[in-house]
Amino acid sequence: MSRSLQFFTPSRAPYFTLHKLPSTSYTRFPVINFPSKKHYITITKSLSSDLDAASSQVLDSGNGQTGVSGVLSADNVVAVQSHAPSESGAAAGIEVDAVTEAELKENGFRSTRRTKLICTIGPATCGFEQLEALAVGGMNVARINMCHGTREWHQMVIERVRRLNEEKGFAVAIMMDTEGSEIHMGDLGGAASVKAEDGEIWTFSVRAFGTPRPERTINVNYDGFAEDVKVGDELLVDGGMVRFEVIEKIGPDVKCRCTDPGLLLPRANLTFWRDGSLVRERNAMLPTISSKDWLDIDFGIAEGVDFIAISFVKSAEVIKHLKSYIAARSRGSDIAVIAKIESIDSLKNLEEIIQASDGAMVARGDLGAQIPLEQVPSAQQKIVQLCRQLNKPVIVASQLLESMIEYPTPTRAEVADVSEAVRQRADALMLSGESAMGQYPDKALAVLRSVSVRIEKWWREEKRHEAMVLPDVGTSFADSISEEICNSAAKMGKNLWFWFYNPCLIMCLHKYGCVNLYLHAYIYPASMCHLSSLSSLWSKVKRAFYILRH
Ligand SMILES: Nc1ncnc2c1ncn2[C@@H]1O[C@H](COP(=O)(O)OP(=O)(O)O)[C@@H](O)[C@H]1O
Ligand SMILES: C=C(OP(=O)(O)O)C(=O)O
Ligand SMILES: [K+]
Ligand SMILES: [Mg+2]
Repeated sequence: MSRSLQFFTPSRAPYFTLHKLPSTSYTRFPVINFPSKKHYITITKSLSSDLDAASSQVLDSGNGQTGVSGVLSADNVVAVQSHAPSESGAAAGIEVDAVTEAELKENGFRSTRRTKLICTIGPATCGFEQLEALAVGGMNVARINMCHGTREWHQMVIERVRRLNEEKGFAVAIMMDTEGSEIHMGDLGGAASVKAEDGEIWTFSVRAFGTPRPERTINVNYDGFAEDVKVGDELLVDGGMVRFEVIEKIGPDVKCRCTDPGLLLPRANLTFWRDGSLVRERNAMLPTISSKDWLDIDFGIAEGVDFIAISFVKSAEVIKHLKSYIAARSRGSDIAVIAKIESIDSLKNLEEIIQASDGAMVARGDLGAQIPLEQVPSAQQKIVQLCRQLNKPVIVASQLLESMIEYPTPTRAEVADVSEAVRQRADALMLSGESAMGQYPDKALAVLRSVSVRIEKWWREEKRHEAMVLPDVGTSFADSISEEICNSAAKMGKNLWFWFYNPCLIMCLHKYGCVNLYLHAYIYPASMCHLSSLSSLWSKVKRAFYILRH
């Protein structure tokens, strides 16, 4: 099963991301000790890849003549190449141990970009060629949002992604995102969008309207809607993209006046506010996983998706319940459960929710509709930090490049937002409308990729990463010793050459049983095992850990 977000657990070896990169030019590094003479690893520099001069080398494969010849999967995917030493290479290079193909395979090593990229698949990207273009562009995870489309449609997308992986050697994971018990509008009778003008009177109703849908009517999916709203309430569509004021209630119908005009999109999210506060009332009593969600989850399990993201999580219980449900339904399955943090309730129970989950998503779209917008950045920072401390992958989602739904270039503010998420060391960034129904999905992905690579490099070179405050995890004396060593090793890696040595240290520690949660959380839960090779440091450190362990 493909998996692209990184999960480091003591029992599971690191697993890294695959993707396809056209190669263009080479830099050579001399390599020692493999098998018995000097070898060189060729580092491929690629134009449209995560590579730039130092930050993102990928080992290129298969000159087919000497030494290691393995191509790991598809033709122009990365692999290992070994050469006889050359004068110039030996003079200019850094000494590292050669990496075997088997080691690379074990780590699924492809790219050094540590920030993983998730694309929501929609009408703009569901074709096989479109999916392939995204995979080439660096998509690590394809997300299907069960809020939209039919199960048959989603199944078709899954089948295409799988085919892409099998036939072309990618390893794009699949994330299924549940609809959840949110209040949202109906699907506008097939229209892509409808404009609501200032001052217009619209009817929101739990009644299902026939086709053609009467003008200025909106179906609402929540039965208690008309009872819960009051005259004077504000009705926000998509967190405020369009705003209405409730002026009258007539049975199941709620008449509203448009106060902020804008485009209504099918199935857009609805929230209502009273005296400046979000009204939750009976909606808050709805189950996190609706009966439709359970059917979708059965579908996801049957399809063997890699991740199930749960919308509007309120507590850890629902996550635990789902995890045992998945375990009972699919023995040996490693479907990971991602908690979407997008409600006030989820913020209240943040730590226990994250602890119970395999990862979290900062779902800023709905979060921004539930808490004041100016509080979203600090909430994001807190969630990302907590996830790192608890060693859980974290995704930052929604509106990263919103303007690119319509325009081929992002705003400077969007680039700054993406940079900040990378700087916070979020494990993954997610595109929503930009890739699902935007006009420039490939360009949006390219922006995420280039900004991620650039910011990662910048922070690495400047050694700007602040030390993380982590809880003690060792319970026994032996664990505490490991923990102290891990700490020191991590510190050493940071002080010496963060970018290169840390991954080597992780591998040493991992191999010799000294890896614990602490170290993983300290360094890179998101995977950045550079070169996958074992540096000359390896032999020294390995001896230390060998002694310690035996
Ligand atoms: N499977 C799909 N079929 C049709 N449209 C989709 C699909 N997935 C996403 N979209 C479109 O892309 C937009 C952005 O996707 P997303 O952020 O996942 O959903 P939402 O806007 O409901 O939170 C949606 O509002 C919808 O217009
Ligand atoms: C990612 C989110 O969830 P969805 O797109 O499913 O509403 C969000 O609300 O930001
Ligand atoms: K959803
Ligand atoms: Mg949401």
